[in-house]
Amino acid sequence: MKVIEVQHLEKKYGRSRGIQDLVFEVRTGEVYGFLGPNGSGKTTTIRTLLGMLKPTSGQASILGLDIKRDTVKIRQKVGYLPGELNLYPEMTALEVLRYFADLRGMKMDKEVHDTIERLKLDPRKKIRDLSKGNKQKIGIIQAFMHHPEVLILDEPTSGLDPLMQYEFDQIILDSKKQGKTVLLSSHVLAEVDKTADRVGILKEGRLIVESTMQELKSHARQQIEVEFAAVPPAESLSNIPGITETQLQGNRAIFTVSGKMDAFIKTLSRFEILSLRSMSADLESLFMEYYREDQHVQRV
Ligand SMILES: Nc1ncnc2c1ncn2[C@@H]1O[C@H](COP(=O)(O)OP(=O)(O)OP(=O)(O)O)[C@@H](O)[C@H]1O
Repeated sequence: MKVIEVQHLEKKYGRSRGIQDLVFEVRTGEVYGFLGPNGSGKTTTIRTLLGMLKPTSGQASILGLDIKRDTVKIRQKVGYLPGELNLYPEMTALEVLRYFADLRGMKMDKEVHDTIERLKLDPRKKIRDLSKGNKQKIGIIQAFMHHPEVLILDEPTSGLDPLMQYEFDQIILDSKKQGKTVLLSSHVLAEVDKTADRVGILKEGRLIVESTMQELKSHARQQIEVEFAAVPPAESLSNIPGITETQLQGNRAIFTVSGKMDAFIKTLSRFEILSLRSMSADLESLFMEYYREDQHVQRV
């Protein structure tokens, strides 16, 4: 089922573009990575979906509710983390969270306290004494607080350290297990790498690529270091489909693989191999290529 459905959505700020002809959907239980560089239109899309901005044209719905008509119901059902969170500086973290709970007519339950602990937030500290990352944790906790079916999170991990990014990923993966649907925006692919099922890449207000994470990774360049038992003849390692570069030094070689591994593995199987080490896929450079190139929507 389509939980978020966006049809030809457009938002103009006067004459300047915000988003143009945006079409995508997020299905039940899916984590959708909404990616794009600064100014590409992620926040505009999210704010339009939540009824904070009026679309210039097009339509969208969340859980079958119309974004223009049913804003109040949508806000009740969605957990939202804004890109910029304005909190009262003199309140403590706990007071702010209680305030969010009050707004929703609920008490802070055990799960909220567990998340406070999980994210290592000191609830007694005043907002004005909290770092950007710690303030961000409050935003994350309040978004999940009322156990929404749908989460729309605008740059949720900005300011979080790697340990907290890991905890955040676990929270998202737990939500996915519970069948929740998540739209997660980021300008860094690595931030959605562990959690997203699919990604959409925005550039200058338009969706230029939509892909499953798996498919995207299969396009990313990967480096594989191989140690052969004997020096292999260079010509037998040239022109292997999928290999874009080979650096051979003695009995060691570093292959840059792009796309399918099949031909490469079959070629290697003709040799005696002492060791093989795979270096992580260079997703970020793939992402940069998409940003740089002028492309029309690709759905892979
Ligand atoms: N209030 C506004 N008035 C005029 N133009 C705006 C306004 N808000 C955004 N824009 C423009 O709309 C485009 C999309 O901006 P948006 O903030 O949605 O991008 P973003 O992908 O969320 O970027 P960031 O990662 O920097 O938050 C940009 O060109 C921006 O300058």
